[in-house]
Amino acid sequence: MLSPKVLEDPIKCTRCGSAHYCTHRCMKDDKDVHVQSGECNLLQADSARDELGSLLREACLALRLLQWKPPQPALLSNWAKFLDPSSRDDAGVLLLIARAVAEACKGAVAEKLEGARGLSEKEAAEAVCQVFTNSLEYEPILPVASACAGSAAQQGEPPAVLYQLASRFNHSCRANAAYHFKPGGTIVVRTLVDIDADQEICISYLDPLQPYPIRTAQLREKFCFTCCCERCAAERSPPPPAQNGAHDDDAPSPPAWFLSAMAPPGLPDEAAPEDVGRSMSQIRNMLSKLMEQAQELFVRGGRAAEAWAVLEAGIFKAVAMGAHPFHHRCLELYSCLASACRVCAKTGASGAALRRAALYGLLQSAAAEAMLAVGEYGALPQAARNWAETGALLCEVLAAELEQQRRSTPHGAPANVAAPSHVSTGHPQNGSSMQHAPYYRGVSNERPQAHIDWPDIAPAEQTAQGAGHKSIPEPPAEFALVLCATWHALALDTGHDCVSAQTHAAQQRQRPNMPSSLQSQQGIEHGRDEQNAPSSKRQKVARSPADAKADPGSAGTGTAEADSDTDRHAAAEQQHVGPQGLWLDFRLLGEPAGFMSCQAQPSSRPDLRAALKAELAMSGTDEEQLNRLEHIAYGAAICHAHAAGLLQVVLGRSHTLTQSSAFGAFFAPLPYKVTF
Ligand SMILES: C[S@@+](CC[C@H](N)C(=O)[O-])C[C@H]1O[C@@H](n2cnc3c(N)ncnc32)[C@H](O)[C@@H]1O
Repeated sequence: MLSPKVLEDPIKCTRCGSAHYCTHRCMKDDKDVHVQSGECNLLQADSARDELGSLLREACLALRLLQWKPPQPALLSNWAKFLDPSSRDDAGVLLLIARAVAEACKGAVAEKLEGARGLSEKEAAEAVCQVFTNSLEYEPILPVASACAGSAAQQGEPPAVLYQLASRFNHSCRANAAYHFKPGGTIVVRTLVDIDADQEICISYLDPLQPYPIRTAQLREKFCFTCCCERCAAERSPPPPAQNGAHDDDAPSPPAWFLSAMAPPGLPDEAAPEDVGRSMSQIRNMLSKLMEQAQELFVRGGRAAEAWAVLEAGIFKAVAMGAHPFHHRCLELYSCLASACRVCAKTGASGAALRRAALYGLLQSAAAEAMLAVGEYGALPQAARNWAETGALLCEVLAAELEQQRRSTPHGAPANVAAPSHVSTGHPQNGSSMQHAPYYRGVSNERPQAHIDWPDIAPAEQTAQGAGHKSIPEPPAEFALVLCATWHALALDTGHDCVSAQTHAAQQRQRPNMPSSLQSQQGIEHGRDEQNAPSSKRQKVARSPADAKADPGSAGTGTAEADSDTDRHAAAEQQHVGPQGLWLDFRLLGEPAGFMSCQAQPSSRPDLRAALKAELAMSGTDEEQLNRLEHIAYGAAICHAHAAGLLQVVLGRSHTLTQSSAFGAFFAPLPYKVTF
């Protein structure tokens, strides 16, 4: 992804107008390679543009590769495989690129450009295959202050990059190293675990959350090889039958307790494997069709609101039929849904859109977390990215809620109320997808109003998109369970029991293998450590109206009837008050006190409250609204903290994934900072 500066205001090559640079200096440094390689000519040729489209990127990279100085040991090209028309439909396309590359070189020779050299089509084809075999997409995992497009990157397309050394790392689906890009495009490769002398260091070329068949297909299609890593070897041989028979042949294996909690509701526990298989393949087909619809509606058609409605209804149905919420196709759909919801929110649909986007972000994060929980440390970079994006989405939810509160007050926001000194709002300095998230950073006494990009939220009924979403069905209870599982996973390492949960699913389908913290037959359970739990853990449990509505079976009206904190707590315990976790749209209200305890920074809670109160000064916010905001803010802070902890491992500041690396982020210098 290009930095905002490059995207918004690129400096363009004066000859071709297509190569974008961040600075004039950068353009000057690149001029020789850009021109002498023939790239500048290629980018001026309309015919090449028409013929190659987005593949111009690869053609340019091949031209640059041919200019590498000093000449490097040849990169692997896999050209015989790539150009085999009997096994690859796109072999002809590669030849087309090769021809364009050869033509561009010829043009450079004709112009007598220094360093230009003619090239046969075969040589050009080999260079093109080297690009496909060895290039990476420049997608910074970290916020970057500035990044140079470096060359002829097309706007909107992530540049492809080749490195003399880093391009030689082999792939593993259980990678023991991860890479990230620094501003300007420097690549940094870090180990994720201790590595023995002579042990091979591998990175991952793909999303490790995908199941074996999908990974295999992607590697074959994109890189032309069959992976021989240990994880693929293990997953290639048939796995032992799942305890209850309910396993999907192309899904990663989640822990047994999770599977048993998620068994398709329509199937008896002792269902025959054929029945399970049939049911699963129906679900798979259904999810595939939904993905096609997503592509059509949202990716190609840009119809975000329709995509939201169709996909959400479809995915709820699939989950109700027994689809595992972490099914890889579900994950793809969450990603699409999160984007669609975010677009709806930006274009004026209700605030529910943003909350939904955050929910889908959470589900994706939960999936990555589940992979870590079963020891797939290769999922670390993906988990870090997911949590960071989820935290950013929650910041947007919070910003939207705050703004809505302000607008709904008779006087609007009071002009003379200053934010507390440790709170400021502004953009993170980055070029990632977080660029629109309002940020709270402890850096300034000033609120940089000009930089605030509050989402423009209008009441649902005022907008076309919103109108279509008046009756979004309640998500299935399994979703809430997944989120509770997420929080559980987050707290696993802490030595404190996490606040536990009660959901309809947990209530209705108790499974013997479920961990006690998720069984929660008695509603809120406090763990073995209760005596020592911090007092915040005994604070009142607030219930949202949505909670009360959605969970009428749970006795009483929760906090409304309790007089004091102690009474409320006792009442909550007795009355099986609903699920804990993050309060988003539906029955996910919670008291993240368990997480607070592991951050060991008790003062930040009152700080957060005070900060929110100051933000909302005089806006007539009642205690319950404040609770709601606080929970969202907490969610964002926890997600950011978690992401920052994971990133510490990815970035090599911490060696292994421990409690302190996962949660110590509140203390450590962060690559970005969220302080409430
Ligand atoms: C970027 S190159 C890696 C460096 C390459 N091995 C070399 O010697 O230059 C990627 C190519 O290495 C091979 N490769 C990498 N990881 C592999 C794996 N896990 N299993 C099989 N082949 C792999 C494939 O041919 C792939 O297209």
